[in-house]
Amino acid sequence: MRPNTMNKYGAVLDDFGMETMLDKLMEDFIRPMSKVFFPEVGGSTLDAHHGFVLEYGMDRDVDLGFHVDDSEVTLNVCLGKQFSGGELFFRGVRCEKHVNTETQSEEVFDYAHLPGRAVLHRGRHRHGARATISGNRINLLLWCRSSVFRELRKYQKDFSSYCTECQREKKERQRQSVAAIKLELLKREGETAA
Ligand SMILES: O=C(O)CCC(=O)C(=O)O
Ligand SMILES: [Fe+2]
Repeated sequence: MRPNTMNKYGAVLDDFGMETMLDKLMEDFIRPMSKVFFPEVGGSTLDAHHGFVLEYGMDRDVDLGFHVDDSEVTLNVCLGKQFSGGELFFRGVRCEKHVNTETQSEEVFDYAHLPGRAVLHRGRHRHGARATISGNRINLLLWCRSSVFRELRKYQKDFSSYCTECQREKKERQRQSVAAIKLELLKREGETAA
């Protein structure tokens, strides 16, 4: 089975009897951290996962296109070995409706993964991986999900707690209504003075 819909080279770890170990990793390590850092995307209620390894290189998958994960929180561990290239690029957190909207300059974040290091990010944080230029890059991914968050999301209309485009739109609406109130007050003042 392919590890995800985007990569060809890799393996699903749950198929190799690692499900219990990964459950423990999520419960003892990822959930407590996500509770603190990502409470707005169900970080404290993570209860399912999809774990896999990926392998990049000239004779493997070369790069990975811009995407969001089917997860609330993703753990990405660089297992090595020796490689150049393969940097991760992040471009802002988005809800489903805004997933294809423009990136703001402050959202540009590039990260060069090092063997033995791990990155924990929201699944809705748009990202991709640049081409691995030489060697082989091997990564462990754990997509962590929250069934409570997914159920609540069906009834939610405002995603400004995590989507930066929703936040921008909300601020713009507030700015416009303040401007409209100011104009109205100025008009009234003018009428009273006349
Ligand atoms: O290649 C990487 O490090 C990123 C992998 C990734 O984003 C994913 O599998 O969802
Ligand atoms: Fe991803």
